[in-house]
Amino acid sequence: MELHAPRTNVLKARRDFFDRGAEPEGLAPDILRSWLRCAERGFDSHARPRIEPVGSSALRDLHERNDELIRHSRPELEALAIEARDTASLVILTDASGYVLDAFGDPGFAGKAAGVALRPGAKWAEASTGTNAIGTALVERRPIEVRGAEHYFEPHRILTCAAAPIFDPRGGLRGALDLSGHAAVPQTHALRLIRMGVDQIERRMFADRFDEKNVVRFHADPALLGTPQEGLLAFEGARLVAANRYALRLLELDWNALGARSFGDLFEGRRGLEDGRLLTRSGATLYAKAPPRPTLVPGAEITPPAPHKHAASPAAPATRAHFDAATNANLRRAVKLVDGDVPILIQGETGSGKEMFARAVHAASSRGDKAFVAVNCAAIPESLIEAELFGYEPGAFTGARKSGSKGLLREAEGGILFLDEIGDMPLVLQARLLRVVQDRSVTPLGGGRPTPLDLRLICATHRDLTALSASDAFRADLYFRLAQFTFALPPFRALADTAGAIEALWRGMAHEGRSLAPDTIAAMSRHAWPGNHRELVGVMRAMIALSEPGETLGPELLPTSVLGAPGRPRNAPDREGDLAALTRGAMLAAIEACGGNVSAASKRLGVSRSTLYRKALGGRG
Ligand SMILES: Nc1ncnc2c1ncn2[C@@H]1O[C@H](COP(=O)(O)OP(=O)(O)OP(=O)(O)O)[C@@H](O)[C@H]1O
Repeated sequence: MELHAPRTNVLKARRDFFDRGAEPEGLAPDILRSWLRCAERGFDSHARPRIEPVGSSALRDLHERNDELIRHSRPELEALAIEARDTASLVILTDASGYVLDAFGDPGFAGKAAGVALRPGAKWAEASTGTNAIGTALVERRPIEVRGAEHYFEPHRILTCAAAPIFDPRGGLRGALDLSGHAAVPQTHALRLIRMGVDQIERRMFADRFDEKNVVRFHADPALLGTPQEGLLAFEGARLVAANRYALRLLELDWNALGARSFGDLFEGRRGLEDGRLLTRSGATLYAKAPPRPTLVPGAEITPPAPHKHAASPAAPATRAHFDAATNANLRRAVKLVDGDVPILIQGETGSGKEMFARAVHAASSRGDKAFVAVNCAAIPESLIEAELFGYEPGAFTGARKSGSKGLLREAEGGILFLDEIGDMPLVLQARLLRVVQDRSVTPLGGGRPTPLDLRLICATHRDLTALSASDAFRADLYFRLAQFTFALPPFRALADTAGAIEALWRGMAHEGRSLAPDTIAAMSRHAWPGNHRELVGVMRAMIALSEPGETLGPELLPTSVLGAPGRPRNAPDREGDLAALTRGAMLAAIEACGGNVSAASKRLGVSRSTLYRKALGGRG
């Protein structure tokens, strides 16, 4: 949960921000980000925004469209209405665009609140109503409290509000629950009550959508099984299709995992289900409640290759994999080869989707319900690769874990090992890997008996391995072992129909009704995308973060590097601009990774907060 530090002097922060154009010190980062977005929209903080509730027939439509949400929220609205009456406040349910669907509570406050249009049919999106708990929680996709003068518009200073977004089990944003009261009345537990309410609503949606026999319930603390804090996962066959936020947190996953992971990727066998324990692939023990009938997970048929079904991360909207026709045909061949135990090599520029391709092969292969272990050979320090890959016996070397380590090769037992950046594998280890591939067994460091291995191998590289092996930087014998069949993924700019690919990628993202204007698509398809799909998806995510659900996104939202100098030919990238876009992408990613905490992100990146505001969020710091 985002717990705000004690509020600093917000009035001083307002003076700094609105009168002096300076970065206000100590303001909660989510409030500051929201003020920056509002300022970017040209909002005048002294204005009274016009909030006209929709008419009764439009409100009826809204109710019909959000019937499932309203139904599941009813018990919470009723319970919180009692709390609201006692604390002179209102409990409010909105849809994902910020339209108030229902409001209950203190009639006295309701009268005043009506003066600021906190009533059914009014829209409290940040894009129209400035910083406010409902709209800002929907944009930030996390719980938030907005007190008094933290509201962007002066007339809203009479309010103190706490709101949390509501996600369905597929990661789709469905609405927000909010408790709003008078700023003069302390609302000490509002955010906690709201979060508890949202837990219950999300739990009810989960129970309603998924048959209990396909659901795994778990927690690290057995006492929390059966409570709203337990992790919930639902599987279709072996494929993970739904989760709650607690499950994602316990397994250190995000919504991208839906559709992309199988039971076997997450847990060891099905052993745990019998004795009430689950062993995660990272070695943690969780306490689980087995589904009533064992129809669930491993061994079930997996159909290719629809990962990321309704994926939408609170922090970062996810993408569904999209391959052009030629790559799709290659995907089908790759599945056959891997199933036939023929190692394949995937080549392609950085960001062209080599890992996405490998994961799709895994999901569609006969090992789709077994582990997919991805190892980035370039990311592991050279001194550690050997131990990481091959494992070690207890006490094999100084600093080794007492219990020894199984090693990543054995982690992939029964499944698929994906060796990314294989061109960066040090020569000495190439010899060991060759032995493993030939002997189909692995001997851990520090002795021990060789253990037979049953795994399929997919390797990838952005380097020219043929040239490397010709220059002796890569062992030719290993090259021929690994690259029995090579697939070259095209760079994005070389696709036959870039506009079509852009539209397909966009359709695969959780964009909540946003659309790309034709000019935007045209500008995007003119760009050379040196970072390939990764860069493109990064730009799309930034555009989603900077806009509101339902908006049509014009080219002005594109980074200047993508808009490019007029007449710049395709395939002739503006390196400086591209670098700026990549920098901004990396900054946004760091902010996401730090849960939206700009200070933490600036520490992690080693740049000042003001640089981060300016470059990543378009602020004026
Ligand atoms: N075919 C695709 N469909 C949808 N998104 C894609 C696709 N390929 C890549 N992406 C996006 O780009 C990101 C990077 O993809 P991936 O890691 O597969 O690239 P890579 O070629 O392995 O990169 P590197 O060489 O840097 O490891 C993904 O997380 C995804 O967001």
